Amino acid sequence: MYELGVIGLGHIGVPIVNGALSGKAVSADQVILYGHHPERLEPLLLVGASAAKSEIEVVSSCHYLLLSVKPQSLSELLPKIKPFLRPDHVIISIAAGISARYLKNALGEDTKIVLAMPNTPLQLGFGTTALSRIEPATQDEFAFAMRIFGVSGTAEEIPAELMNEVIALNGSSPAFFYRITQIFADRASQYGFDHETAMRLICGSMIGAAHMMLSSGTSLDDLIQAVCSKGGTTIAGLTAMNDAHLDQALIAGMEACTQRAYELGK
Ligand SMILES: NC(=O)C1=CN([C@@H]2O[C@H](COP(=O)(O)OP(=O)(O)OC[C@H]3O[C@@H](n4cnc5c(N)ncnc54)[C@H](O)[C@@H]3O)[C@@H](O)[C@H]2O)C=CC1
Ligand SMILES: O=C(O)[C@@H]1CCC=N1
Repeated sequence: MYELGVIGLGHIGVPIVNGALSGKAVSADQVILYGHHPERLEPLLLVGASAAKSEIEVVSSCHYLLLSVKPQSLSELLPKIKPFLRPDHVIISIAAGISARYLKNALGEDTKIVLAMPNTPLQLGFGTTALSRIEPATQDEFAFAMRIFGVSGTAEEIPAELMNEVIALNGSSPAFFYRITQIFADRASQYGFDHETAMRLICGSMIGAAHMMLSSGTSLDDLIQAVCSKGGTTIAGLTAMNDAHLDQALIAGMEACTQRAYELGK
């Protein structure tokens, strides 16, 4: 019996397993994998994980089952695995929009579930994952799931009712931040900066600002004020951004992200 089984090894599945192995949340000989692209499994097999020949083989031989397929693939996958589930299985689902209710309707009322929303920076050890324990999964089982993600960054427990809303905060937000950076970097190259220099300056400022927000003990308002010299450049920039409805653009993005999660879960 393997401790962790994984079905679906794509953009996020592979880094989750990589991180869990290098962070020693689970040992490679305790991991069994099934994906549609065998070449993606190769590096994981080289360090000692096992490959299954089918979804059923994974389910039949693991305790924790990480489902990292697209939400749209679950309607086909869940009925396939249901007959092979045991009462001790713990399903860890990272599918955006897929609620515990959806999973219990498909797999049975007593299914132990952990919902998780990770993000891709976990591939560099800087992930942030939001998790929620669903009864009857136990605290120990939840702690195992927290470790799987937590060794690749940080892991936060959140209420299950906020799993869709959290996607805009951590799951999708790396792409939002990449897009904002892209806008800054494109303008910087028009000013004449080479791309690498601009990226170091912009990203370094983002990292610094993030540290200030998390660790300085200063409120967001006060941090903003400390940068805004009276009559200076920052207030001119912020005023123009506000006049261009920055808040509306970002809130519309968050709302559309959340709305899509609810649609995926129908
Ligand atoms: N990409 C991201 O940043 C994040 C993704 N997620 C969630 O993670 C899940 C996976 O997303 P991605 O990795 O981006 O998608 P992806 O499309 O890169 O990977 C999914 C993989 O699952 C495979 N697959 C589908 N059905 C399968 C089956 N029956 N057996 C074995 N393999 C199967 C596909 O061939 C594909 O390789 C989604 O549910 C998504 O909502 C959550 C947080 C962040
Ligand atoms: O775009 C998506 O649907 C997934 C969920 C969060 C990040 N990627």
